Amino acid sequence: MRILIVGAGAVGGYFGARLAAAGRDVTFLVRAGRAEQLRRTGLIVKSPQGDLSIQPKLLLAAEIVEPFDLIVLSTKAYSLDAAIQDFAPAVSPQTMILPLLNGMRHFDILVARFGESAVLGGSTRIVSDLSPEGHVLQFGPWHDMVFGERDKSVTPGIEALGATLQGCGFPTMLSPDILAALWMKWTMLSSLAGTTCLLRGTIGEIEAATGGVETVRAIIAESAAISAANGYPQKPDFLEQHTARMTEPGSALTASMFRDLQKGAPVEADHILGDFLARGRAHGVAAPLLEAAYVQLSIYSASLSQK
Ligand SMILES: NC(=O)C1=CN([C@@H]2O[C@H](COP(=O)(O)OP(=O)(O)OC[C@H]3O[C@@H](n4cnc5c(N)ncnc54)[C@H](OP(=O)(O)O)[C@@H]3O)[C@@H](O)[C@H]2O)C=CC1
Ligand SMILES: CC(C)(CO)C(=O)C(=O)O
Repeated sequence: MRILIVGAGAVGGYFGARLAAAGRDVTFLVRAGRAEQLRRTGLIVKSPQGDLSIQPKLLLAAEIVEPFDLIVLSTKAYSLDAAIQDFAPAVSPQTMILPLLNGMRHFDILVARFGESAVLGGSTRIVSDLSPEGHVLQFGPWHDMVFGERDKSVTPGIEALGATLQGCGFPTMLSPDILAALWMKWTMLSSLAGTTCLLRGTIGEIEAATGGVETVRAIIAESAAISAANGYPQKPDFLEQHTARMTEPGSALTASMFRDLQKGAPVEADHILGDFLARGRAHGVAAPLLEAAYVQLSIYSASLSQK
């Protein structure tokens, strides 16, 4: 299976490097700046699951001459439209597109461009970042990937994908209901991103503050209500585990959106929180704390665009 990873950042760089190191046929679609950096340093991953250093196969958009079997999409949501223009020449009627972006709105955009059957569902739990030198830094135990056909069918393509991803040093799961898995991830992420961006701290810092735990619990309840109103009630054991993680004393856990905020970088607020809230509002669900997080992030994004 010829694999094109679109974006060699914190997520694409991590999984692409693991796949390449396990002998899979991986090429990264990159832009000029990242290409220059990767040619100079190689692709270096620092991870508690084992460090890696590979010489990645790189392509610029203008160099695409033939389609790939699998396209793994790992740009930020705000880069999606431009990325679609760039990788479109790599898509044939047989190509599978596996987006790993957080949120759900990208499915409408990808389906409108490439058709229902080309677009798989996919998601990852990982805490990773790029260092100033462009190394991928992965933290903590999470580095898993879940995927599936959005209509729950088990096609030869999805089975081939499962076989290709297996044995590459990270846990994978072919989900029987990928939309449910995506809603679970979105509920988890919206509450983590909403909490850390609104309260401006790590989970440990928030837990230690007076009223922190109560605020976390209220934000989780808002997120769960939005998911339930959209037909995806979250299981009590997931909510219990998630609440325990979100209130763990001393925890350094943050959302990638909070880390972007701290760096003064663009954030995926519209794609992740704005869309989540809109889907709650459509069902009459009030979520004042998540709304406050989103308003604050919108003001931040507007201030960035004026710079
Ligand atoms: N980081 C994390 O912990 C997690 C992130 N996610 C989600 O994964 C997605 C990706 O996030 P993340 O990896 O952190 O983001 P990064 O910013 O680290 O990586 C995105 C990469 O996409 C590249 N890119 C953008 N446009 C193009 C293009 N047209 N062609 C080629 N490359 C392009 C950027 O390259 P350039 O250098 O050229 O800008 C950048 O390296 C997001 O939706 C995020 O929410 C999900 C789980 C965890
Ligand atoms: C919730 C988490 C950490 C899990 O992957 C994530 O997706 C993010 O921070 O963007």
